[in-house]
Amino acid sequence: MKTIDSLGDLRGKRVLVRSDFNVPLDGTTITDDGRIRAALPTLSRLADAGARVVVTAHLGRPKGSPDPQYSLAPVAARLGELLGQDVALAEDVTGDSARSVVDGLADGQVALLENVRFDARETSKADAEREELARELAELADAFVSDGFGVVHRKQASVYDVAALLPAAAGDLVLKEVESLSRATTDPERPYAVVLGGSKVSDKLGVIENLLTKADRLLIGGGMVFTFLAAQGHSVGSSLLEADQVEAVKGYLAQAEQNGVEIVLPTDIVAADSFAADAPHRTVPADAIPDGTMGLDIGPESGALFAGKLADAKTIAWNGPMGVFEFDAFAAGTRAVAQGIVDATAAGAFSIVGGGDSAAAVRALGFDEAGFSHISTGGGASLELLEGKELPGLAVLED
Ligand SMILES: Nc1ncnc2c1ncn2[C@@H]1O[C@H](COP(=O)(O)OP(=O)(O)O)[C@@H](O)[C@H]1O
Ligand SMILES: O=C(OP(=O)(O)O)[C@H](O)COP(=O)(O)O
Repeated sequence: MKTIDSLGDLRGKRVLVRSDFNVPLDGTTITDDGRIRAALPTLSRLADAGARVVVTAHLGRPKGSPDPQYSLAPVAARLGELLGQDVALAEDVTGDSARSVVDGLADGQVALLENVRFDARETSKADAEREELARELAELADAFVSDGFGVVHRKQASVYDVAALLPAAAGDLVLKEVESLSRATTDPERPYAVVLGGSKVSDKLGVIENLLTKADRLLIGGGMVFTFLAAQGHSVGSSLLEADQVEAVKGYLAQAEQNGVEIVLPTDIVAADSFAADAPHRTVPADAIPDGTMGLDIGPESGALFAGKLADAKTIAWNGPMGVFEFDAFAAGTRAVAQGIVDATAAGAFSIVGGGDSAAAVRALGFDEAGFSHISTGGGASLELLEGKELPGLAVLED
């Protein structure tokens, strides 16, 4: 991939950087700033080189128009603290405010454009719409650096289309991620175990088909579980369920058996009366989730089962918390899996934890990051790399 060095002397040049600042928020408080910290090497390097740095990023999944709860204002403030300079936030993506903020930049200064997903063209399926936004973004800059690893699997205007319009390069985070993950993509040491959880179920069920040709064991937890339990004919109460994926999951289960891949499902579930930190809850067998309750964590028996399935693994990839770890009552499954991975890593396994929330969970639960071989800022992106897909946001940066 092209590197920042290939862009030549950047003093006085406007450099558009795509970062992934999709951080967890509690109101306007950032609860984990890992993704902002991960962006600092590239941003500092560009600023130190005298570039005028214009950062574009998304936060959450707003519906294609401005929505204050998804404003990047908290990110601009935190980024400013970490960089040791004020970071101006444009009020729009490519409008008057963006142009005036960019025009006001001095060499070495960093500014942030408002949430790029406030513009519906960013995520449009229509090439012409995305390209139009990409042209507007490109007008704000002389070069483009792609450094939002967590979003390089998205064919979106600020990730994919803009790279064709400006001299473009991969940032240091993207290079580091691809290099670290390559150890699991090229000839992983076996047994190779993949742990999947989280809440982006429809996005991530799709990776399973390819993983069934790569991994030896698939451990399923988090919001993923219920589509599997439904595929086995069990009722899942009001748990997260992708009803239209149940047939596909039946196919995965059959394929796994054919390929000799072990799919490990939880045997017990912590079922709650509602989605709340203090919701009444109890541990139930996974095949007997009572109507009117929702599974918010894997149970203790499953935590031990999963840790056991990780103990002898030599390569481990984990994306997606095992439960709603943000609430103490539903964090035990995620803790058990994290501990299992730390123990396996100490015994010689190569381990990758990927995803904004998974990485945040590891830190929030007090684990030392050094206990894992690589903590990736991308969940979906790292999974798609591991399944062997070509990622649009990386393909456009190829030399
Ligand atoms: N059983 C569950 N029901 C609902 N949400 C869940 C469940 N298990 C995990 N989650 C949620 O999944 C979210 C993270 O999912 P995801 O975005 O897919 O992970 P990552 O950001 O690590 O890629 C967390 O906020 C967590 O609360
Ligand atoms: O949080 C992200 O991905 P992840 O949850 O898979 O780690 C990225 O910012 C991508 O966000 P998106 O899945 O809304 O495109």
